[in-house]
Amino acid sequence: MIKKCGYVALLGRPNAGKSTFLNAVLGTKLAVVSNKPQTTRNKILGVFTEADSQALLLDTPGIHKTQGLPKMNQVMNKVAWSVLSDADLVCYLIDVTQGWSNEDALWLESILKKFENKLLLLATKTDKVKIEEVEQGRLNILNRFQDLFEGIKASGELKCQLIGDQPQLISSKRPEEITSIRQFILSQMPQGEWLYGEDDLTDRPQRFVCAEIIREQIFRQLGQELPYKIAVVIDLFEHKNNVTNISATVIVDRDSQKGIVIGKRGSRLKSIGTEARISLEKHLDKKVFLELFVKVKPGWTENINMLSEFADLQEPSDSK
Ligand SMILES: Nc1nc2c(ncn2[C@@H]2O[C@H](COP(=O)(O)OP(=O)(O)OP(=O)(O)O)[C@@H](O)[C@H]2O)c(=O)[nH]1
Repeated sequence: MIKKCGYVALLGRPNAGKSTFLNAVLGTKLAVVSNKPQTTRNKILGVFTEADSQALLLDTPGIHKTQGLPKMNQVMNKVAWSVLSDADLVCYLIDVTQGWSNEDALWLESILKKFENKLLLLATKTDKVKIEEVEQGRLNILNRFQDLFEGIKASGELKCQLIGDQPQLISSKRPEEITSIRQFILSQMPQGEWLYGEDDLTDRPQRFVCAEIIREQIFRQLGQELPYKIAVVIDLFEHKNNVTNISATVIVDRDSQKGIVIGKRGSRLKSIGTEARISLEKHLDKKVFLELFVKVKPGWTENINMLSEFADLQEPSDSK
């Protein structure tokens, strides 16, 4: 049997729906999702294998302008861009409810000029708008994209190869659409030996995914600004007598944030812990005992060593 295997980078602005798309393609929850932008902090590899083909999907932090934001945001952007060097296919996601933006133009210009492989535009969240508005949204994105594409082509700087309908309309909430886009993605993979086993789901250790599940609850339960200053570190992870014992520390940037995370008489931390435990039990398919602690590490989002220690974020050397 001739095998196929390739990397698929999921890129787009924060909140475009990349993690939800990854989970839908894999048919299981791997990447964390919230309605706040920049939930994804690191690249996450999801492995999808079917018949002779393996697609290695890389979910990335949403690409965003980082002026005035902590060092962490610059590293997040670099991590997102770094996946281009490995990718055989880039899926660039645009939320159809938000439409095309100047930032999409900026990021896509870079991709069209630098990326020497296949590009597919996906217009996401089509279930959120009326049918007649979906077509309008598609045309708006298409027209703006074509202007950009033709301009770059005319200047002789085009490197990328477009595939499929541009943009392809999808909703991660509609399994039948995900099935057909998944088949399309698999069909675009180059010939090559599989890099992961048939049953592998990710390259990330179980501890990483569990820390992300706890962080997801923090993102969901706290207000607008605070979650960006928070990391989760797993201190203990052991299976004993059919129970998984997990002890984790929630890292915050300042004393005042510690109080917010803990809440009145511990109520917020208790609620985060309860929801996270339910989610962890579903993910691990085991009973979970979860303990959470909160620690202050001033300035961690600005410090490259602490970014690596608490968020497993390292600055890639070969990114722009
Ligand atoms: N109705 C609907 N909601 C969606 C769809 N895709 C994503 N969402 C929602 O959009 C929000 C953002 O989705 P994410 O998957 O976290 O977006 P992301 O691009 O990974 O975001 P970042 O982590 O900021 O990069 C969440 O509330 C999702 O539930 C979709 O196809 N339909």
